[in-house]
Amino acid sequence: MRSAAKINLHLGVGAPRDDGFHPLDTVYQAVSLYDDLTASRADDWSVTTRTAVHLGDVALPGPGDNIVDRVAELLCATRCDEGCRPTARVEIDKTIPVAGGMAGGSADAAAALVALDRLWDLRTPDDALLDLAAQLGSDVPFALVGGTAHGLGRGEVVTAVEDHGSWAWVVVPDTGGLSTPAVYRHWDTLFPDAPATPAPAQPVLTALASGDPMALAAALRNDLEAAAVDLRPDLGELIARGEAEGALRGMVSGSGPTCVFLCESPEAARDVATALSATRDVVLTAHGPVAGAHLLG
Ligand SMILES: C[C@@](CO)(OP(=O)(O)O)[C@H](O)COP(=O)(O)OP(=O)(O)OC[C@H]1O[C@@H](n2ccc(N)nc2=O)[C@H](O)[C@@H]1O
Ligand SMILES: Nc1ncnc2c1ncn2[C@@H]1O[C@H](COP(=O)(O)OP(=O)(O)O)[C@@H](O)[C@H]1O
Repeated sequence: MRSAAKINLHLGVGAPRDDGFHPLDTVYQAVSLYDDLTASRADDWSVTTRTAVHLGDVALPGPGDNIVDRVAELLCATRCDEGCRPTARVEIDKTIPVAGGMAGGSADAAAALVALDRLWDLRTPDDALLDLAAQLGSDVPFALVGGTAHGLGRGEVVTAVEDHGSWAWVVVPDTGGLSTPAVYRHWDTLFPDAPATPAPAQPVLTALASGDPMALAAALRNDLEAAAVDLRPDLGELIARGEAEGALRGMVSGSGPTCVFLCESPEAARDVATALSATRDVVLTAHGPVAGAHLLG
Protein backbone atom coordinates (compact mmCIF):
# COMPACT_ATOMS: atom_id res chain seq x y z
CA MET A 1 0.00 0.00 0.00
CA ARG A 2 1.16 3.50 -0.78
CA SER A 3 -0.13 6.56 1.08
CA ALA A 4 0.58 10.24 0.67
CA ALA A 5 1.50 13.25 2.79
CA LYS A 6 -0.94 16.15 3.07
CA ILE A 7 -0.78 19.92 3.03
CA ASN A 8 -3.58 22.10 4.47
CA LEU A 9 -4.32 24.73 1.81
CA HIS A 10 -6.76 26.35 4.21
CA LEU A 11 -6.74 25.70 7.95
CA GLY A 12 -9.40 27.74 9.72
CA VAL A 13 -9.40 27.01 13.48
CA GLY A 14 -12.17 27.82 15.98
CA ALA A 15 -12.14 28.03 19.80
CA PRO A 16 -11.79 24.59 21.45
CA ARG A 17 -14.92 22.47 21.87
CA ASP A 18 -15.95 20.86 25.16
CA ASP A 19 -13.99 17.70 24.20
CA GLY A 20 -10.80 19.77 23.79
CA PHE A 21 -10.63 19.41 20.00
CA HIS A 22 -10.73 22.53 17.83
CA PRO A 23 -13.44 22.89 15.18
CA LEU A 24 -11.78 23.10 11.78
CA ASP A 25 -12.72 24.31 8.34
CA THR A 26 -9.85 22.97 6.29
CA VAL A 27 -8.88 22.03 2.74
CA TYR A 28 -6.46 19.13 2.48
CA GLN A 29 -4.37 18.27 -0.54
CA ALA A 30 -2.49 14.96 -0.87
CA VAL A 31 1.00 15.55 -2.31
CA SER A 32 3.60 13.26 -3.85
CA LEU A 33 5.63 12.30 -0.78
CA TYR A 34 4.82 8.74 0.15
CA ASP A 35 5.07 6.06 2.81
CA ASP A 36 4.91 2.44 1.57
CA LEU A 37 3.43 -0.23 3.83
CA THR A 38 3.23 -3.99 3.36
CA ALA A 39 1.34 -6.44 5.56
CA SER A 40 2.07 -10.16 5.22
CA ARG A 41 0.98 -13.31 7.05
CA ALA A 42 2.93 -14.22 10.19
CA ASP A 43 2.44 -16.22 13.41
CA ASP A 44 2.72 -13.14 15.60
CA TRP A 45 2.48 -9.35 15.36
CA SER A 46 5.37 -7.06 14.39
CA VAL A 47 5.82 -3.59 12.93
CA THR A 48 9.16 -2.60 11.39
CA THR A 49 9.68 1.01 10.32
CA ARG A 50 12.50 2.21 8.07
CA THR A 51 13.04 5.89 7.31
CA ALA A 52 14.52 7.40 4.16
CA VAL A 53 17.95 8.97 4.62
CA HIS A 54 16.54 12.47 4.02
CA LEU A 55 14.41 12.22 7.17
CA GLY A 56 17.58 12.35 9.29
CA ASP A 57 17.92 10.89 12.75
CA VAL A 58 14.25 11.02 13.78
CA ALA A 59 12.81 9.32 16.83
CA LEU A 60 10.15 6.82 15.84
CA PRO A 61 7.60 5.33 18.23
CA GLY A 62 8.81 2.26 20.12
CA PRO A 63 7.26 -1.24 19.98
CA GLY A 64 3.52 -1.10 20.64
CA ASP A 65 3.37 2.68 20.19
CA ASN A 66 3.12 2.92 16.40
CA ILE A 67 -0.25 4.16 15.18
CA VAL A 68 -0.35 0.93 13.14
CA ASP A 69 -0.52 -1.04 16.43
CA ARG A 70 -3.70 0.91 17.23
CA VAL A 71 -5.11 0.15 13.77
CA ALA A 72 -4.69 -3.59 14.38
CA GLU A 73 -6.25 -3.41 17.84
CA LEU A 74 -9.21 -1.38 16.55
CA LEU A 75 -9.86 -3.70 13.59
CA CYS A 76 -9.66 -6.72 15.90
CA ALA A 77 -11.98 -5.17 18.47
CA THR A 78 -14.61 -4.02 15.99
CA ARG A 79 -14.45 -6.33 12.97
CA CYS A 80 -13.16 -9.73 14.19
CA ASP A 81 -14.58 -12.50 16.38
CA GLU A 82 -14.31 -12.02 20.13
CA GLY A 83 -10.90 -12.84 21.56
CA CYS A 84 -9.09 -12.49 18.25
CA ARG A 85 -5.42 -11.58 18.33
CA PRO A 86 -3.77 -9.55 15.54
CA THR A 87 -1.08 -11.44 13.64
CA ALA A 88 0.86 -9.97 10.70
CA ARG A 89 4.27 -8.72 9.74
CA VAL A 90 3.94 -5.03 8.86
CA GLU A 91 6.80 -3.14 7.22
CA ILE A 92 6.75 0.62 6.66
CA ASP A 93 9.15 2.58 4.47
CA LYS A 94 8.77 6.22 5.35
CA THR A 95 9.64 9.21 3.19
CA ILE A 96 7.03 11.53 4.74
CA PRO A 97 8.65 13.78 7.39
CA VAL A 98 7.97 12.48 10.92
CA ALA A 99 6.11 14.82 13.32
CA GLY A 100 6.30 17.39 10.53
CA GLY A 101 2.70 18.54 10.05
CA MET A 102 2.29 16.38 6.92
CA ALA A 103 0.24 13.59 8.55
CA GLY A 104 2.73 10.78 7.96
CA GLY A 105 1.40 8.76 10.90
CA SER A 106 -2.14 9.22 9.59
CA ALA A 107 -1.01 8.07 6.13
CA ASP A 108 0.41 4.88 7.67
CA ALA A 109 -2.80 4.34 9.65
CA ALA A 110 -4.91 4.64 6.49
CA ALA A 111 -2.63 2.25 4.59
CA ALA A 112 -2.69 -0.24 7.48
CA LEU A 113 -6.49 -0.12 7.71
CA VAL A 114 -6.82 -1.14 4.06
CA ALA A 115 -3.92 -3.61 4.08
CA LEU A 116 -4.97 -5.46 7.25
CA ASP A 117 -8.62 -5.45 6.20
CA ARG A 118 -7.54 -7.32 3.04
CA LEU A 119 -5.01 -9.58 4.77
CA TRP A 120 -7.61 -10.70 7.31
CA ASP A 121 -10.40 -10.81 4.67
CA LEU A 122 -12.68 -8.61 6.78
CA ARG A 123 -14.39 -6.90 3.81
CA THR A 124 -15.15 -3.79 5.86
CA PRO A 125 -17.44 -1.44 3.87
CA ASP A 126 -15.94 1.94 2.92
CA ASP A 127 -18.18 3.96 5.26
CA ALA A 128 -17.18 1.74 8.22
CA LEU A 129 -13.49 2.14 7.27
CA LEU A 130 -13.98 5.93 7.32
CA ASP A 131 -15.57 5.66 10.81
CA LEU A 132 -12.63 3.61 12.08
CA ALA A 133 -10.23 6.09 10.48
CA ALA A 134 -11.86 8.97 12.38
CA GLN A 135 -11.38 7.05 15.66
CA LEU A 136 -7.66 6.78 14.93
CA GLY A 137 -7.06 10.51 14.31
CA SER A 138 -8.63 13.62 12.83
CA ASP A 139 -6.46 13.48 9.68
CA VAL A 140 -6.83 9.73 9.00
CA PRO A 141 -10.11 9.84 6.97
CA PHE A 142 -8.47 12.29 4.56
CA ALA A 143 -5.47 9.97 4.20
CA LEU A 144 -7.88 7.27 2.98
CA VAL A 145 -9.63 9.58 0.53
CA GLY A 146 -6.69 11.64 -0.82
CA GLY A 147 -6.94 14.09 -3.72
CA THR A 148 -8.16 17.49 -2.57
CA ALA A 149 -10.90 17.54 0.05
CA HIS A 150 -12.79 19.84 2.39
CA GLY A 151 -12.55 18.85 6.06
CA LEU A 152 -15.05 19.87 8.77
CA GLY A 153 -15.76 18.82 12.35
CA ARG A 154 -12.32 18.27 13.91
CA GLY A 155 -11.06 17.60 10.37
CA GLU A 156 -12.50 14.07 10.09
CA VAL A 157 -15.59 14.86 8.00
CA VAL A 158 -14.18 14.95 4.47
CA THR A 159 -15.75 15.67 1.09
CA ALA A 160 -13.91 15.76 -2.25
CA VAL A 161 -13.76 19.21 -3.89
CA GLU A 162 -13.32 20.50 -7.42
CA ASP A 163 -9.62 21.03 -8.15
CA HIS A 164 -8.61 22.02 -11.68
CA GLY A 165 -4.93 22.53 -10.96
CA SER A 166 -1.79 20.48 -10.84
CA TRP A 167 0.10 22.34 -8.16
CA ALA A 168 3.89 22.52 -7.78
CA TRP A 169 5.28 22.54 -4.26
CA VAL A 170 8.64 22.85 -2.56
CA VAL A 171 8.73 21.06 0.80
CA VAL A 172 11.34 21.88 3.45
CA PRO A 173 11.26 19.36 6.32
CA ASP A 174 12.70 20.20 9.70
CA THR A 175 13.87 17.65 12.23
CA GLY A 176 13.28 20.09 15.13
CA GLY A 177 9.74 18.69 15.60
CA LEU A 178 6.68 20.60 16.79
CA SER A 179 4.05 18.58 18.58
CA THR A 180 0.52 19.05 17.23
CA PRO A 181 -1.15 19.35 20.69
CA ALA A 182 1.53 21.86 21.78
CA VAL A 183 0.87 24.06 18.74
CA TYR A 184 -2.91 23.95 19.34
CA ARG A 185 -2.33 24.81 23.02
CA HIS A 186 -0.10 27.73 22.04
CA TRP A 187 -2.75 28.93 19.57
CA ASP A 188 -5.24 28.96 22.53
CA THR A 189 -2.94 31.24 24.53
CA LEU A 190 -2.36 33.57 21.54
CA PHE A 191 -6.07 33.76 20.62
CA PRO A 192 -8.11 33.37 23.85
CA ASP A 193 -11.10 35.19 22.32
CA ALA A 194 -11.20 33.23 19.06
CA PRO A 195 -14.73 32.69 17.69
CA ALA A 196 -16.13 29.16 17.87
CA THR A 197 -16.68 29.07 14.11
CA PRO A 198 -13.50 28.69 12.04
CA ALA A 199 -12.82 30.90 9.02
CA PRO A 200 -14.53 29.41 5.95
CA ALA A 201 -12.50 27.84 3.17
CA GLN A 202 -14.41 29.49 0.29
CA PRO A 203 -11.48 31.59 -1.05
CA VAL A 204 -9.31 28.47 -1.43
CA LEU A 205 -12.19 26.44 -2.92
CA THR A 206 -12.75 29.17 -5.53
CA ALA A 207 -9.02 29.33 -6.36
CA LEU A 208 -8.80 25.53 -6.73
CA ALA A 209 -11.67 25.55 -9.19
CA SER A 210 -9.87 28.26 -11.23
CA GLY A 211 -6.68 26.18 -11.55
CA ASP A 212 -4.65 29.43 -11.34
CA PRO A 213 -1.53 29.26 -9.11
CA MET A 214 -1.57 33.03 -8.48
CA ALA A 215 -5.17 32.81 -7.27
CA LEU A 216 -4.36 29.86 -4.98
CA ALA A 217 -1.24 31.62 -3.65
CA ALA A 218 -3.36 34.62 -2.67
CA ALA A 219 -5.99 32.43 -0.98
CA LEU A 220 -3.76 30.06 1.10
CA ARG A 221 -4.39 30.42 4.84
CA ASN A 222 -3.15 28.53 7.89
CA ASP A 223 -4.42 29.80 11.25
CA LEU A 224 -1.91 27.61 13.13
CA GLU A 225 1.01 29.32 11.39
CA ALA A 226 1.08 32.22 13.90
CA ALA A 227 1.44 29.74 16.78
CA ALA A 228 4.06 27.61 15.00
CA VAL A 229 6.15 30.66 14.03
CA ASP A 230 5.85 32.13 17.54
CA LEU A 231 7.32 28.87 18.90
CA ARG A 232 9.87 28.65 16.07
CA PRO A 233 10.68 32.15 14.68
CA ASP A 234 13.22 30.62 12.25
CA LEU A 235 10.28 29.19 10.29
CA GLY A 236 9.10 32.73 9.53
CA GLU A 237 12.58 33.54 8.20
CA LEU A 238 12.55 30.43 6.01
CA ILE A 239 9.15 31.36 4.54
CA ALA A 240 10.39 34.88 3.73
CA ARG A 241 13.49 33.42 2.04
CA GLY A 242 11.50 31.01 -0.12
CA GLU A 243 9.25 33.84 -1.26
CA ALA A 244 12.28 36.03 -2.02
CA GLU A 245 13.68 33.16 -4.12
CA GLY A 246 10.58 33.12 -6.32
CA ALA A 247 7.91 31.02 -4.59
CA LEU A 248 4.43 32.48 -5.07
CA ARG A 249 3.69 31.85 -1.40
CA GLY A 250 5.26 30.01 1.54
CA MET A 251 3.49 28.67 4.58
CA VAL A 252 3.82 26.30 7.52
CA SER A 253 2.32 22.87 6.75
CA GLY A 254 -0.43 22.13 9.30
CA SER A 255 1.07 22.44 12.79
CA GLY A 256 4.61 22.44 11.33
CA PRO A 257 7.52 22.55 11.40
CA THR A 258 7.67 21.52 7.71
CA CYS A 259 7.32 24.58 5.45
CA VAL A 260 5.80 24.36 1.97
CA PHE A 261 6.05 26.76 -0.96
CA LEU A 262 3.57 27.02 -3.83
CA CYS A 263 5.33 27.74 -7.14
CA GLU A 264 4.20 28.80 -10.59
CA SER A 265 5.33 25.54 -12.28
CA PRO A 266 7.44 22.40 -11.64
CA GLU A 267 10.45 24.22 -13.21
CA ALA A 268 9.97 27.19 -10.87
CA ALA A 269 9.73 24.76 -7.93
CA ARG A 270 13.07 23.18 -8.91
CA ASP A 271 14.68 26.65 -9.06
CA VAL A 272 13.33 27.61 -5.63
CA ALA A 273 14.44 24.23 -4.23
CA THR A 274 17.94 24.71 -5.62
CA ALA A 275 18.18 28.19 -4.10
CA LEU A 276 16.96 27.00 -0.67
CA SER A 277 19.40 24.06 -0.79
CA ALA A 278 22.25 26.52 -0.28
CA THR A 279 21.40 26.67 3.42
CA ARG A 280 19.16 23.65 4.04
CA ASP A 281 20.21 19.98 4.06
CA VAL A 282 16.92 18.66 2.74
CA VAL A 283 14.68 20.41 0.22
CA LEU A 284 12.12 18.35 -1.71
CA THR A 285 9.73 19.04 -4.56
CA ALA A 286 6.26 17.56 -4.80
CA HIS A 287 3.05 17.91 -6.74
CA GLY A 288 -0.58 17.57 -5.85
CA PRO A 289 -3.24 16.41 -5.83
CA VAL A 290 -2.38 12.68 -5.72
CA ALA A 291 -4.37 9.60 -4.64
CA GLY A 292 -5.07 8.56 -1.04
CA ALA A 293 -4.04 5.18 0.39
CA HIS A 294 -4.01 2.72 -2.52
CA LEU A 295 -2.67 -0.67 -3.57
CA LEU A 296 0.50 -0.54 -5.64
CA GLY A 297 0.82 -2.63 -8.76
C1 LIG B 1 -2.92 20.10 12.72
C2 LIG B 1 -3.42 19.10 11.72
C3 LIG B 1 -4.06 19.84 10.53
O1 LIG B 1 -4.51 18.95 9.54
O2 LIG B 1 -2.45 18.24 11.16
P1 LIG B 1 -0.86 17.98 11.53
O3 LIG B 1 -0.17 19.29 11.50
O4 LIG B 1 -0.80 17.34 12.90
O5 LIG B 1 -0.36 17.04 10.47
C4 LIG B 1 -4.54 18.20 12.36
O6 LIG B 1 -5.57 18.98 12.91
C5 LIG B 1 -4.01 17.23 13.39
O7 LIG B 1 -4.68 16.03 13.19
P2 LIG B 1 -4.19 14.66 13.89
O8 LIG B 1 -2.69 14.65 13.98
O9 LIG B 1 -4.88 13.53 13.20
O10 LIG B 1 -4.74 14.91 15.34
P3 LIG B 1 -5.41 13.90 16.38
O11 LIG B 1 -4.54 12.69 16.51
O12 LIG B 1 -6.86 13.73 16.10
O13 LIG B 1 -5.27 14.78 17.72
C6 LIG B 1 -4.03 15.03 18.32
C7 LIG B 1 -4.20 16.24 19.22
O14 LIG B 1 -4.26 17.45 18.41
C8 LIG B 1 -5.19 18.36 18.94
N1 LIG B 1 -6.26 18.60 17.96
C9 LIG B 1 -6.35 17.85 16.82
C10 LIG B 1 -7.32 18.12 15.88
C11 LIG B 1 -8.24 19.17 16.15
N2 LIG B 1 -9.21 19.46 15.29
N3 LIG B 1 -8.14 19.89 17.29
C12 LIG B 1 -7.16 19.62 18.19
O15 LIG B 1 -7.08 20.32 19.21
C13 LIG B 1 -5.70 17.74 20.23
O16 LIG B 1 -4.86 18.22 21.26
C14 LIG B 1 -5.48 16.25 20.02
O17 LIG B 1 -5.31 15.56 21.24
N1 LIG C 1 3.81 5.24 11.73
C1 LIG C 1 4.12 6.41 12.27
N2 LIG C 1 4.78 7.36 11.55
C2 LIG C 1 5.09 8.56 12.09
N3 LIG C 1 4.80 8.91 13.35
C3 LIG C 1 4.14 8.03 14.12
C4 LIG C 1 3.78 6.76 13.61
N4 LIG C 1 3.11 6.12 14.59
C5 LIG C 1 3.08 6.94 15.64
N5 LIG C 1 3.70 8.11 15.38
C6 LIG C 1 3.83 9.26 16.32
O1 LIG C 1 2.90 10.26 15.88
C7 LIG C 1 3.42 11.58 16.09
C8 LIG C 1 3.00 12.47 14.95
O2 LIG C 1 3.69 12.07 13.79
P1 LIG C 1 3.27 12.44 12.29
O3 LIG C 1 1.96 11.83 11.96
O4 LIG C 1 4.42 12.06 11.43
O5 LIG C 1 3.22 14.02 12.33
P2 LIG C 1 2.12 15.15 12.27
O6 LIG C 1 1.00 14.79 13.24
O7 LIG C 1 2.86 16.38 12.66
O8 LIG C 1 1.64 15.22 10.87
C9 LIG C 1 4.93 11.43 16.22
O9 LIG C 1 5.34 12.02 17.42
C10 LIG C 1 5.21 9.93 16.22
O10 LIG C 1 5.98 9.50 17.31
